[in-house]
Amino acid sequence: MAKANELHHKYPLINSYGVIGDCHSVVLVSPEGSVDWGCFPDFDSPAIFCRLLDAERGGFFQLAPTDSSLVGSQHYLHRSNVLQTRFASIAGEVVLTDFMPVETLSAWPYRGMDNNTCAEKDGSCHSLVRIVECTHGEIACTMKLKVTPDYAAAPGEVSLVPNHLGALISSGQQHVALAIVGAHLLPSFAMEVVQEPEEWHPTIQAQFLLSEGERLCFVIGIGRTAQAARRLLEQELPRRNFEAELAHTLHCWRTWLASCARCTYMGPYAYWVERSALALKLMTYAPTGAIVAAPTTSLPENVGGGRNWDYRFTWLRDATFTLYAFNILGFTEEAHAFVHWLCRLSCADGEDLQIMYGIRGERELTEQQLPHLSGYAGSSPVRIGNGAVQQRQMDVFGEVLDCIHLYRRQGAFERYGETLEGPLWAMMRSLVDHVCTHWQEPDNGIWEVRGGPRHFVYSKVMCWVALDRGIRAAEQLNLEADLPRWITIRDQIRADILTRGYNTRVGAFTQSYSDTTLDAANLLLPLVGFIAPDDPRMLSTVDRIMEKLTDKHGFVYRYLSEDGLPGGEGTFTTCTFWLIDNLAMQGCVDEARSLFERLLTYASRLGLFSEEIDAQNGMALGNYPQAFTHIALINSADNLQKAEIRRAEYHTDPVIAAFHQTAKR
Ligand SMILES: OC[C@H]1O[C@H](O[C@H]2O[C@H](CO)[C@@H](O)[C@H](O)[C@H]2O)[C@H](O)[C@@H](O)[C@@H]1O
Repeated sequence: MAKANELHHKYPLINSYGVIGDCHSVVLVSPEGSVDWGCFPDFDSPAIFCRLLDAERGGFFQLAPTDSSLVGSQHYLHRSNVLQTRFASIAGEVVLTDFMPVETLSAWPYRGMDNNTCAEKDGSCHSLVRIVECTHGEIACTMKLKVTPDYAAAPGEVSLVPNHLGALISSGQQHVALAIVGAHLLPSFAMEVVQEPEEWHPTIQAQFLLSEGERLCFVIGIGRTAQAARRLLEQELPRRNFEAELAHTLHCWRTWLASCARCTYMGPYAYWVERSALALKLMTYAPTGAIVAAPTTSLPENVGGGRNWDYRFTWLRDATFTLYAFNILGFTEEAHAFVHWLCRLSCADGEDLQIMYGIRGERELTEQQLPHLSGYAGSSPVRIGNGAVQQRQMDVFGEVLDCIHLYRRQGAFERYGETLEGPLWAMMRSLVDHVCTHWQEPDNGIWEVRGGPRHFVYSKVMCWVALDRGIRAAEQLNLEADLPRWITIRDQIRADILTRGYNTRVGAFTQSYSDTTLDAANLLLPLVGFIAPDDPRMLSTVDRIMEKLTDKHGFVYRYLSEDGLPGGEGTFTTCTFWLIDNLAMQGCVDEARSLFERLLTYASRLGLFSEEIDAQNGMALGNYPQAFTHIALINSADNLQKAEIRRAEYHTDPVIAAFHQTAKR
């Protein structure tokens, strides 16, 4: 127990981190001013900062008062992903401003899949900027930088550049420049390289005293070669105006937020919705339009356990769900970019479609373990790549077709002067045809279980969605399709699910056919239009889930059945939001709102969520921040608002009230 406590002490809580990014990658910043996770220049580049996954060996970049008892408090600058950490004591106050500069937040949909972030010919690009400023008094500060290339597997060679200009850290593949702007003006500034005997990587340490009004700017840049990093440090970075870049970056985030076409969400949770939208935008990959499920790997679903996965890829499911959320808020550019990404995937037909891809459309995402990293609070193995890429998950067909359906309904084709006819319709048709041929086969399901294929109910429902959306497009746009066959199969699937997917003894739609276990994925059935929210079968499914699949707070587990993996996990926050949606759609608005507000108290101070919540101690679990959760938050805020409006109409409009009374009878 003592050992476990000691271990936990070395690892900040997962959701204590602030997150900043530039739509190419992100870094996680602790309230102690330490960047403990960072992959450069892209989400899927090898991490150079990974103290989050190994407190001893992993790299970090800390800027904070030398007195380590001063813990910072973090907030985002208004309507942005620019983070400030404030350290205050009787002696004074320093404010650390962290951001990754962006030139634009408009998606770039027409670039090739082989594109990456390297803007310059020599591969130098993208930076992390940290400005530390004393706002009053006087405070001694320390900077510690330990760069650990290739997830701390490669050694790094450090050299300091004279006149406190900065430092260079080079390894085989990754070359890092640290530029320090303003150090020559501070007489107290001193920098050295410290090599502890038991450490593999040296640490660069700088000490300086900041008085009121003084500031220093530290910038990390990446080059593809050592020469590129040197050029960055000696020529490019010193010439840049980081104050102006901060102002521009703030402007970009705020303009992006203001750009949503309809901004339909005006309810009481606007702050949460806005933060979720900003978090989702951080997960988009500007060069190709891809969207990652989360920007981290191996944050555990159970501290000390082995359910640790790499989420820095594009799942068709997670990405299309992200677009639903953006659609609710009226953002369309991201959908435009993603639909183009989809069209550029090298996929001949449905057989060829994978459930997930790399951010540039890569098909190979081989799962490997990194045994040299001990994992977050001892949660090993640390994994990179993801074996789920090989799985068959039939729901993705429904999700992709529903995404294109929504895109069409949004008027996006007209807005961008495009049409569904042609290659996109050919792809949709081949996906629908694939579902027609394969819907009766078992798969691994939405949760990517590793216990072998089954007839998952949610997968069958999404096969129904695939056909339904295909039929609607063909009928409404008069497109070429084998409509009689599609309609017959759609109705066959529905009948099959209602007969074999609903267990009358249990009183619920179950996880799979001939099964008695519950699955929170079935909360999506009314949300995708498969069944009415007040259908008795759905009402009883929701009741069973509330009785048997929740913890003491009413938060929902995905399932509690065997899944082929050892160990357990926390409640799955997305599923709790889906329960809120169901309650709201059933008209149980007060219950839905109270669950929603209880769940919000488990967000980080910055309004961010990871994937799961530990049922025992309320700690955040899993990768962070997770797109799935923020998507679901936006949907639930919207569903609650709609439910409130319906209820108000019901109470104030006698005609509607009379209609509801008649319908109930
Ligand atoms: O539960 C085991 C599986 O966990 C991960 O999958 C989960 O994350 C995906 C990305 O957000 C999501 O699409 C999926 O629905 C979740 O179950 C992991 O990626 C899998 O490899 C693992 O088998």
